[in-house]
Amino acid sequence: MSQSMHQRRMGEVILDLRNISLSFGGVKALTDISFDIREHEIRAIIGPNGAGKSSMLNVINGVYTPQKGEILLDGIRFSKMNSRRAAEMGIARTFQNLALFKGMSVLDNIMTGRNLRMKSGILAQALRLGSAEREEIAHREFVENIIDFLEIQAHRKTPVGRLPYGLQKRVDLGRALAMEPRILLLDEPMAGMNIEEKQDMSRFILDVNDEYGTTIVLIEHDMGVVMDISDRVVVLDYGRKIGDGAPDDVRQSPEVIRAYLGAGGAAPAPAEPGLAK
Ligand SMILES: Nc1ncnc2c1ncn2[C@@H]1O[C@H](COP(=O)(O)OP(=O)(O)OP(=O)(O)O)[C@@H](O)[C@H]1O
Repeated sequence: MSQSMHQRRMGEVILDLRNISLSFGGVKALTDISFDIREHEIRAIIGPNGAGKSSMLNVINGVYTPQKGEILLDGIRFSKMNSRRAAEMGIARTFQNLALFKGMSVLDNIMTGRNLRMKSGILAQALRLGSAEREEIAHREFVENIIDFLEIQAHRKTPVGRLPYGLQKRVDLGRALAMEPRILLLDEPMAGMNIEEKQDMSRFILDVNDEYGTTIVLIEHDMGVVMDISDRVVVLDYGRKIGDGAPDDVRQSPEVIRAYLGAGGAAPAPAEPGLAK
């Protein structure tokens, strides 16, 4: 799919972050940050180490409560979002350091993502009573579809701890998808991956976005990947927003280049042609 086709599908603002400030004691993690997220887009948050990216993600899904600012979801204002409410409103996330159950199978790990959607209680499920049983079957089918989609059928019964890291990250994505999120937050989905695994993960992110229409917000250090798959990019530096726009605009911004060079890292690299939408 071409970039322009993709952008035409981008919808209304669904999440609007206004003047968010967050500090931990004397440390200002975020200072007066405003940006929005549009339906169906892939929105990246980038910046040097310690810039505030993870803090921003944790504000969006209600783990941290900002001291200042507000969050509007579908135009409804929240001064604070808690994790449960965020999940109920369709915000799911994956984790930088995998939080999977290593001894449990791929299938069971992804099933844990369905918990919020299950109506019958644990007891009814354990006793496999009537509607609970039907519900369980429907959920399993849903999970099997995710397993097919992520091409991990061969590993469905394997304990997650025995899988290579790249596949574990894919299971983590599967668990988040099992929540049927409207907005999916990905915390460094490519961290620790080799090039091939990164290309696979990029494809899956683009496919989730295209096929399920899921809005995606991601933090990622690999600039080639970010520039390649994102519709719009927010750049943070020392807790402040220093850039916001299309990948090409952000890449050319002198302030962004300065922040990356100043941090001793490489400036945002050109996109890899092989991954273009
Ligand atoms: N729970 C916390 N308690 C105290 N300080 C924190 C906490 N979380 C983050 N910080 C501080 O807030 C600032 C922003 O950190 P944050 O982890 O959000 O940055 P980041 O851009 O995600 O960094 P990295 O790329 O290294 O993961 C840093 O100075 C960090 O030390």
